[in-house]
Formats: sequence, structure tokens, C-alpha cells
Amino acid sequence: MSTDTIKIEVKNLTVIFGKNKHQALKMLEQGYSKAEILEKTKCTVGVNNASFQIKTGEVFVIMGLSGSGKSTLLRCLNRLIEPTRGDVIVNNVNITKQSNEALLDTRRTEMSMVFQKFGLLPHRTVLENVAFGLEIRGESKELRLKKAQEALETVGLEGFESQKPSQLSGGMQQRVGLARALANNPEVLLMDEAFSALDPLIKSDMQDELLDIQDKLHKTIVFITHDLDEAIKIGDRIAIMKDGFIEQIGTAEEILKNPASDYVEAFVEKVDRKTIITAGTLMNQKPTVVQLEREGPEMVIRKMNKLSIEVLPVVNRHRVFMGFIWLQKVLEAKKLNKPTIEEFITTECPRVYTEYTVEEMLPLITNTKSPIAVIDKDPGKLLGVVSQISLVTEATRFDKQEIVELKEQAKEQ
Ligand SMILES: Nc1ncnc2c1ncn2[C@@H]1O[C@H](COP(=O)(O)OP(=O)(O)OP(=O)(O)O)[C@@H](O)[C@H]1O
Repeated sequence: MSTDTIKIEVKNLTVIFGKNKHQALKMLEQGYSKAEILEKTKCTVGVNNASFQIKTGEVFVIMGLSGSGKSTLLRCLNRLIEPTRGDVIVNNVNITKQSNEALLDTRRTEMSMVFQKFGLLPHRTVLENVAFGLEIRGESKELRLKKAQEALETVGLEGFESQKPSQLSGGMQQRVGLARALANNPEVLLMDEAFSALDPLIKSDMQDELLDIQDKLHKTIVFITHDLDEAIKIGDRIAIMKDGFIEQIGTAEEILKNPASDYVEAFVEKVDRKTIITAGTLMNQKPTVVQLEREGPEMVIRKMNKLSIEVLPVVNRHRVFMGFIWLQKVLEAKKLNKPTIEEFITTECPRVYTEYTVEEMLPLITNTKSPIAVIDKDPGKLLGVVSQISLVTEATRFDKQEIVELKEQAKEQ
């Protein structure tokens, strides 16, 4: 993270709703639960001591069940909700310390929000709705219409400028909402359940659209959802919240691989791991290798005996992957008194890049006993090896519900 620029930093952020904040904070520090604090102080813990950084250009997703504090956390990022304690730093400026005037300026220039309910003005045309934020900023009519037109084109709504919002479908209205946010040319987009109200197919289109826009514009996006598939699809990293507390932050793969708590594990249980876990995660990063120029049949046989294995990856002196050598083939080389194993290497073998998923790797092992070599794109250095055992184990992991069902079935038989 050190080499990336940090766009937003949140430090020890806590939000308490209610009058008796002081006592509630104290109880929170002492480790009382949200429910206990509510009972004793009548205060609600919105966010509990959140700390994280969001990188420039990142899509950061906040997930959690209803009431877990997602919206409260998001609204602290532009101080629509005042933090009870802690700091929010945007572009190296601590906005929790900003005057109201400076804060308004930050909101207008740095950040735009997109809401679930599109918040469009019904009597204005699509173009005027998109230009609205620029109007508030005091931009000239000519400029705001030009920018609004550009934003409408970005979201694929050219031709609809003079329509009224009610004439558009839900998906299109949300495109207008997105265009309005983009027209300000903010660096940060705050999106609160922006696609939750849409039909599944339209929702999926909007997610694709957002990813396309992100490819072009490289905004920093903070996106709230309670839909795990959506989080995985669009998020570079995901934060999972429970009772105001961030249980875990990581890539989807990190979270699936190492859930930080039982809660997170239960939360991600339904995800199809095969489409997320990659070669980079599964591979043995320090496999024993044979170095072609240095090791002849004798050495290779000794290595294999020592490790009790019958296949090893072979690399050249630049660590470029050459293929696998099998015990049976080395024995043949030895019998023929060959000084090198070069012509005995099996070069037809599965090779993948780190981003290959388990689902993509499975077909590669159907007709071979070979492990899978994980290489870089150029010049093809060996990065690691995925064994068939680890791939199959990962692919056949049952989720908890399936195990319960299998046990039930077994009992019945
Ligand atoms: N203005 C408020 N006054 C009192 N309590 C509030 C207020 N806003 C939110 N809360 C409480 O703070 C907690 C977090 O609410 P928040 O709306 O941030 O959750 P959320 O995860 O966004 O939920 P949802 O998915 O339903 O929008 C909840 O317990 C909620 O009841």
C-alpha cells in the first residue's frame, strides 16, 4: 500500500447516535456490545472505531446486513454525518477539522453521491437534472450544459436529454443519477446502494457500465451494497461490517481464503469459491525445482528420493519454466548414461498465470497427472506450482449447508 497514493484515510472513527454519547463511548471502549450500550444509555452505535485507507482509483465496497453501519460510515466520509470521534482525511486534508465553508467546497469539488432512490427533480429534463450540481456550484449555463451533455454520453444516455425522469425506466433513471454525479467531475464517488432497487438484469448492466466508466475515468469509488455477488464483481477490496464494527477488509479472495471471524465465514459461505480462488493463492510458492544446466539425472533422482515425489518442475538458469520431469523419465536418462535430462522433460503440461481461477484450471488436469505450473507472462519464469491435490480439494470444498444435507442423506440411507 505504501507506493499507492491514499485518497481517503479513516482513523478510529466512531459514531454514536443519541444524547448520552460520553457514557456510550466509555462503554464501547470497555467492550460492551451495541445492544448493551443501547439498553443502558439509549444510544445507538452507528460505527465502532473504524480505521482504513482507500487508495486513489480503488473501488472500495462496504458490505453488511441492514443496520450494520454502512450508510453511517459512508456519510462520515463527506461529513453528512458528524463523527463522534476520529478523523476522516481526504486528499491529505482532515475534513473533520474543516470549517463549514471549506467542507462545502470539498463536497462540491471532490465528492459526489449517488443514492438508491435517484433523487431526480421531476419537473426538470434529464439534461437539467444532470446539470443541477454544476448550477449549485455557480457554473455558467453554457459550461454546465456542456458538462452535463458529456456526462450523459458517458453513461450512454445521449438522445434522452429533453425527457423528464418519469419517462425513463428505473435503470435509466439511475444512469441519470450517475451522470449527475459524474458531471461535477469529482475525484470520489460515494454510492449508497445505488443499484439495489434495480431488476437483476438491469442491475448487472449497471455494474458493467460502472466498471467501464471506472476503466476510463479512474475515480475513487466507495460503494455500499448488501449483495455479496455485487461486492465481488465490482470491488477491488471489500469491508464487511457488523454492529458498526469492521470485521474484515480485503480482496474477495483474501476474505474467502482467510475469513477473520465466524461471522465473516458465515457471510461468505454461499459464494462460489471456484470462481474466486486463483492460482496465485493456491500455488506452492517455493516448490523444489530442478535447475536444468546444473542438475543431471543422478542429482534429480536423489532429490526425488529425498522428497518422496515423482515429478519436479524444471527451470533454466534464468528461472524460466521448461516443463516437468517425471521419475520414470529420469531413470531412463540415467540408464542411457545421459549427462542432462533436457530431452526427457515433459513440456506439454498445464501452465497458467496467477490470476487463473480454480474453475479455469480444473479442465487443464482432466487428461493428465501433471501438476500445474504458474508462470509470469514474460519471460515465463516459474512462480509456483499448483498440485492436483490442492486444486481438487479446493474445488470440492462443500459449503456448510451441503455438509449438513449430506449428513442427513447418509443418516436416512
Ligand atoms: N439518525 C439516526 N439516529 C439514530 N440511530 C441511527 C440513525 N441513523 C442510523 N442509526 C442507527 O445506526 C445503525 C447503523 O445504521 P446504518 O443506516 O448506517 O446501517 P446500514 O448498514 O446502512 O443499514 P441499511 O442497509 O438498512 O441501510 C443502525 O442501528 C441504525 O438504527
